[in-house]
Amino acid sequence: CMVLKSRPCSSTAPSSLETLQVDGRFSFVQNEFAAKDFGNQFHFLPSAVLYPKSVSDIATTIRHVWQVGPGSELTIAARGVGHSIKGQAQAPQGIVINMKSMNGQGMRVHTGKFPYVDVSAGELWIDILQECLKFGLAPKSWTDYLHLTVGGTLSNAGISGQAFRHGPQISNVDQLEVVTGKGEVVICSEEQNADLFHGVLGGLGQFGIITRAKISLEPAPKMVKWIRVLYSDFDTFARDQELVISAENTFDYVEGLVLVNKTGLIHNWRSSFNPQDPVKASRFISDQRTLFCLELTKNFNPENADEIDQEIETLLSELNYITSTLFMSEVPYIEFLDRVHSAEIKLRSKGLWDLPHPWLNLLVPKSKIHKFAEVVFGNILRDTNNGPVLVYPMNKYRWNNKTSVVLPEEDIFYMVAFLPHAIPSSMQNDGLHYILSLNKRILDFCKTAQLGVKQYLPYYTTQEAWREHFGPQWEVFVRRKSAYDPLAILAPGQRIFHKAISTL
Ligand SMILES: Cc1cc2nc3c(=O)[nH]c(=O)nc-3n(C[C@H](O)[C@H](O)[C@H](O)COP(=O)(O)OP(=O)(O)OC[C@H]3O[C@@H](n4cnc5c(N)ncnc54)[C@H](O)[C@@H]3O)c2cc1C
Ligand SMILES: Cc1ccn(-c2ncnc3[nH]cnc23)c1
Repeated sequence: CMVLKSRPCSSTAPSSLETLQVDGRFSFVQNEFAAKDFGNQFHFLPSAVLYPKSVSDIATTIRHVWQVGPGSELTIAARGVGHSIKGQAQAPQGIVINMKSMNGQGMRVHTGKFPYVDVSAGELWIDILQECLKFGLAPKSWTDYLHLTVGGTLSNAGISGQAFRHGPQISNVDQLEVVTGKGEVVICSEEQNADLFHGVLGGLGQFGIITRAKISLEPAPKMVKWIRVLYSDFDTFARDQELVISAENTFDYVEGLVLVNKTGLIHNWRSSFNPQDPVKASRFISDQRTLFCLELTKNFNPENADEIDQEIETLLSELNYITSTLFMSEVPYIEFLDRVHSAEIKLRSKGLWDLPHPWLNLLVPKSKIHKFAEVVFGNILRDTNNGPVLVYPMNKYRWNNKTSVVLPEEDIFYMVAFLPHAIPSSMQNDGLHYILSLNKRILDFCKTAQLGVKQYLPYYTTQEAWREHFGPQWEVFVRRKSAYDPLAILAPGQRIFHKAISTL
């Protein structure tokens, strides 16, 4: 198959951009925001930022780069809100397209038998939720944090505790409007231009820029029972998680947290969760132990509040958590879904948000999760505590295997998300260098032990490593790149078909 050569990024953008007619505008100065992302580790300045006001602005710009041809080495990156970790939304010396600039062109909620919302790809999921709730509707599948854009999460997958039942966000898309790397505006779906549709979903921005999306909706619950229980034994914890995601009648959200020597955990929880047995809970000693927290929710409406408690009691009776550690609260649906934003506000107030975030997100096959837990939680991470560690299983049959996402080969696989923040100057175990070395130890262990682990929000620096990541899907990925972005103009920050400036 044809493999595109790694395309160096341009050192100078042709000044012709300044004369290019667009409805929006180009900015050639003060574009530092576009060289920053949530990971705070890579800072590649673009030569220009496009603030588009129409799809044709994006098509015109891509066609301009296309016409200038391969000699320009000019690249283009769509940017949602830059919540990537390793520069994936950056375009070194290229053009960054600020997708939020397209917002305000109307979110249209379509009610009826198969409701959906038609949105610009730069919209934030929190804004989509607020609009849909006006109609008593909501998207079915989420991310833990809603201040992310549709285009950004659909270019990855969009995963949270609802994915075991509804699949990731990319399993809940009815239609996309995409501008390809040749400047063609294409409407695609399962029925129309399906190859481009499947390629773009989880396609890491490689095949086209998503400009609009139709997202499937369901009736929105008003309230959520938010439950947390603790385990001291990982195998019991994992068995219960797998029981819950396999049952017909079950919870609506399943996630898990690894709590490594969390001091005062129960005390912290009291501020927002009510222990169902306060006396026993106060006696529970969490310090110096690695505990596993199963986090569940059950949606309900005030009119069926009475039976929901009984239903939850029945479901919980199947589980083997530490009895005294049942904590429950009830909150409005939007408060639960926007929970990480609440954490953001607290972290920002402590100056702990705008820091380097050396995150590592892994998808681990069910048959290997115990070995993984034993070595990673029991050994590699034993003395660290730099941020949340999430663990939860998903059902592969809820994912469409024609999309570009790379998954482990088993029917059930776990999301394991290491979400630390790093103290920039520190050389201790909270410093960036130390945490990156931990991530490398985890990845080296996975490779040596041949666990069949795949990265989510993947980051590799060589095409050989990308080829190994995609495995048998590499051929389709390259075919789609040649078909939809043959000059390899798009999303250079993913470094699949590009080398970033610093490595030239
Ligand atoms: C606090 C926090 C919590 C998170 N929680 C979750 C979670 O629970 N589950 C989960 O799945 N993810 C989670 N993420 C990761 C998130 O999905 C990624 O950061 C993703 O990149 C979305 O961010 P963004 O909208 O800023 O996109 P960006 O980071 O701006 O872009 C991401 C990639 O997609 C490309 N891109 C962006 N917009 C478009 C478009 N319209 N068309 C084509 N390509 C485009 C970019 O070029 C880039 O390569 C979290 C991130 C943060 C910061
Ligand atoms: C930066 C930050 C602070 C808290 N978080 C999170 N907490 C819990 N679940 C999450 N999922 C993604 N980010 C998460 C992320």
